[in-house]
Amino acid sequence: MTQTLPDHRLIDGRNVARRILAECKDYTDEQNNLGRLVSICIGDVPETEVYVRNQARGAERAGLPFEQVNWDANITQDEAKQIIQQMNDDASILGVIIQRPAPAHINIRSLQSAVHPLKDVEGMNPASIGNIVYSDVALAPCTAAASVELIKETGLNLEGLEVVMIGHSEIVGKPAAMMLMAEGATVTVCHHLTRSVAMHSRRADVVVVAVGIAGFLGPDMIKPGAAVIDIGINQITDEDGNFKIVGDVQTQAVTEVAGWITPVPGGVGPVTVAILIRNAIVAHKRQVAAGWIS
Ligand SMILES: Nc1nc(=O)c2c([nH]1)NC[C@@H]1CN(c3ccc(C(=O)N[C@@H](CCC(=O)O)C(=O)O)cc3)C=[N+]21
Repeated sequence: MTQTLPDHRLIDGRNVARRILAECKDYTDEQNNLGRLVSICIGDVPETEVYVRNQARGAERAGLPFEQVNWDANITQDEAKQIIQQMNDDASILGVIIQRPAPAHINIRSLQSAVHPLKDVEGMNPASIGNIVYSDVALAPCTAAASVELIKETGLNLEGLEVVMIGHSEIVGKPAAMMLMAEGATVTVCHHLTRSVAMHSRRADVVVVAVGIAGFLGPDMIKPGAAVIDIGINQITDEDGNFKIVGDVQTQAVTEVAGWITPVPGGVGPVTVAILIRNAIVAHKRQVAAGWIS
């Protein structure tokens, strides 16, 4: 009989998420009358289904009230903004999440700016994003924060660590680069105009990939022993015609070279959700400190 050994190169995101949620539960156990987390979807957006379902599950495990709200795809910008403003003033609402993408006629950035910074549990308000530049990272974009959390999970000391961030999106690449700098890492950011991504990534102690291209990062693009954080969520059709979610990394091949690697699913996704819940706890503390709630 052959026995399979656990692969210690794989970083188990579900385990990290469990730990974060348990810490949140310790906090909520001490509170009474916690406001609820409101998660908004505008129109039918299949991309957000898994995310919202896992938000509900995470909130439950952390002992936070949760409400999913579905707005009609035809809601106007004005109506949407008005409801958000009412939510800002509603003491029974702890935090607000607006799922991306939204229908084309909705200006999602403007809506996210309308969420009060103290209720911005996704860290998407320009004020929250701007605070990251000042190394004030309490309410950071969840996926960016998740990548920092997973790098810490390797045990590597972030001070002076060479990190290459591939991708420079507003919600992942740019904030992640800022947060990694705040931790003392030397950060290189690559993007679609970078001449040779491999030239940069092969030098790195840690490679973080968020480009949205299935199998983008191959084994020849990393230094042996490097840590690889895979942020991609790409839907592909496998040989049998079934839908499958894969990351931006050729996981199997890269695992043979990497020192650590995050799988998809089971890597960044669950930690993203756990950070969202942790942000809600931070928001609660800040709302209490600001005298909004007692
Ligand atoms: N404003 C906004 N912020 C987002 O962060 C955002 C968004 N809109 N729209 C949709 C995408 C998608 N997304 C996911 C997060 C976690 C999982 C996740 O938990 N994935 C599990 C899947 C496990 C399962 O299948 O149940 C995993 O990777 O293991 C998936 C998808 C966040 N997004």
